[in-house]
Amino acid sequence: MAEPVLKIENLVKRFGGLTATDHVSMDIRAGEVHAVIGPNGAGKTTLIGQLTGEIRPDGGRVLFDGRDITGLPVHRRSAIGLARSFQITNILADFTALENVALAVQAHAGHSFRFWKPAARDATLTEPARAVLEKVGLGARADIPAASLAHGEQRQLEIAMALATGPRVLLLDEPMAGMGPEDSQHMVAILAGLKGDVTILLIEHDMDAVFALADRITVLVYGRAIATDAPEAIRSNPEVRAAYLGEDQDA
Ligand SMILES: Nc1ncnc2c1ncn2[C@@H]1O[C@H](COP(=O)(O)OP(=O)(O)OP(=O)(O)O)[C@@H](O)[C@H]1O
Repeated sequence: MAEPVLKIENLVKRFGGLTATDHVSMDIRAGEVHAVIGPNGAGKTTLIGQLTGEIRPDGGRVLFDGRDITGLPVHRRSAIGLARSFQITNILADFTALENVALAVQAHAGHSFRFWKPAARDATLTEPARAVLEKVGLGARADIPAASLAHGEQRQLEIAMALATGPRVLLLDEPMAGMGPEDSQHMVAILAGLKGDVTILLIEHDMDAVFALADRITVLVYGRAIATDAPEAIRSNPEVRAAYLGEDQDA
């Protein structure tokens, strides 16, 4: 069995009297799409926040490639290859899709001396940026200002900006949120196309998307990981069905 690229050990996060992450342990294997599902308030966003470094755990550890990164700040995690998908709010509306991705490449490279040269004309930035836009299906939209992209395309651009940093692990917090069925299916196809290139930890309410993409699924309920297994096994797990899947999935 391959070594996990990301290992979560006994993670605990409390908000006052509420234990939002309750001794969660998970192994994310290199190359897999690992989904985390659970009802509203189960602690999915809190968990991802502890992986990106935005939320500091009260206990437990996060290991990336065997290295303890529990205390590492956000930017250092992204520098070592753990990237969170950008949110639409990070997109610069007046800049083209290509410029946005080129700036993400530049920010990751961290060479401030490049600032004198516009990112959009620097081939060392635009070439990788174009390649990433192709990967997410935005190759033909590279020169369109971000503000003029459709909502679904802006979500594709978020993924492109995260991929621009060349991550080994991509953390995706509800990439299908607010999408209609057509855009969701398109996003599933894009994420399926990334399989093998990058390890993906996916938090998503859209169960069709989760079951189409995930190699393994962890189910969180009240902060606890009650099961981690292959999709078929999760679907038929009685505890999971009782806690979650059997219920009306309104989200
Ligand atoms: N900063 C905070 N302060 C206090 N309580 C919080 C805070 N952040 C989250 N919580 C609580 O922790 C629990 C887990 O919340 P979290 O947002 O992680 O769940 P979730 O599974 O992502 O939910 P959803 O599916 O609705 O996004 C909830 O009860 C929430 O109210």
